Amino acid sequence: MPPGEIRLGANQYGKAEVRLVRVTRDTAVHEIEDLNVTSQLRGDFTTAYTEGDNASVVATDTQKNTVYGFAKEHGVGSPEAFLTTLGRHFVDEFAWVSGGRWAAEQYAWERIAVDGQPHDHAFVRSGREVRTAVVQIHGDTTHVLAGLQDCTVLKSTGSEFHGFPRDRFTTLVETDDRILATSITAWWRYRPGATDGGGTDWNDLYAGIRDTILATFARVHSLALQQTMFEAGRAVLEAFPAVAEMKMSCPNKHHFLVDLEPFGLENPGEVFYAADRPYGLIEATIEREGEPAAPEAWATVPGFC
Ligand SMILES: O=c1[nH]c(=O)c2[nH]c(=O)[nH]c2[nH]1
Repeated sequence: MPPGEIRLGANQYGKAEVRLVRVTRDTAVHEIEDLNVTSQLRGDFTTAYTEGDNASVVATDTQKNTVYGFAKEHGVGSPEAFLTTLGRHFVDEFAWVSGGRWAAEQYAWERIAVDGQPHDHAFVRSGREVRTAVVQIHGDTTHVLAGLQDCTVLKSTGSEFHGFPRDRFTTLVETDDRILATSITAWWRYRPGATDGGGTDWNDLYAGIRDTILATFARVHSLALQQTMFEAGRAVLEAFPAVAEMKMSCPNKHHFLVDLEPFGLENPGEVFYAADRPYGLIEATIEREGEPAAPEAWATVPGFC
């Protein structure tokens, strides 16, 4: 191709945000799984862009229907397993599909308690926290990323911040007792191969990793949000050998002590103003020495360093 000629670069396409609610009703005690699924294919689709030739374009409508068909035939089970089955289907069925990206958010529902008993088929959405997963297939390699977002946590003490450099623009007062609050977005990458074989209990892994992150937030006496985040990542990597690395993005949701002196009142850490912006934004990758990096696994997870 002569220099300067216009050509097609990287591309992917599919159906975004397929809202899927799967009810399992084998018994009177129903189960629900509530997901938002995105399917995107990569491969040899050049002529669709350059010539309008759709001979190889697996319609985005077909991709959406496959999500619903597979939910009926295979169930969901876990977002990681469902996305892997979906992705492998497209790669195995269509010779020109070499890979793609399959992503899901999962929303949690709890049973409503009636007279102290969990109801069989009535549910209440639990919290704003969202479970996330991305499966990326590149030929023979399958990368599984999992995570959570909008997981808002707060500790009312056990957090300090001091020892930072001061210049003429520094007004922040050092503190040995403050509120630490954040909304955790975390992604972790499972080691390729560590979770193969179909026997992986993705739901157990997710629950264990989530618990570890939250317990670390609670347990660690924080000297900075940075330190708390690193300790959460360290705890996950130490407890879960299947995890290759973890990325976190955490806004520091500042809570400022209100000055009550004009009203003749003391305020020993009791009344705060919860500011919504600006906020500190701390992002980090916590990784294992010697673990091969996988930049292609992260290529379509935006907003992380
Ligand atoms: O935990 C914190 N990390 C910072 O980097 C920072 N900067 C700041 O003003 N407050 C805080 N708190």
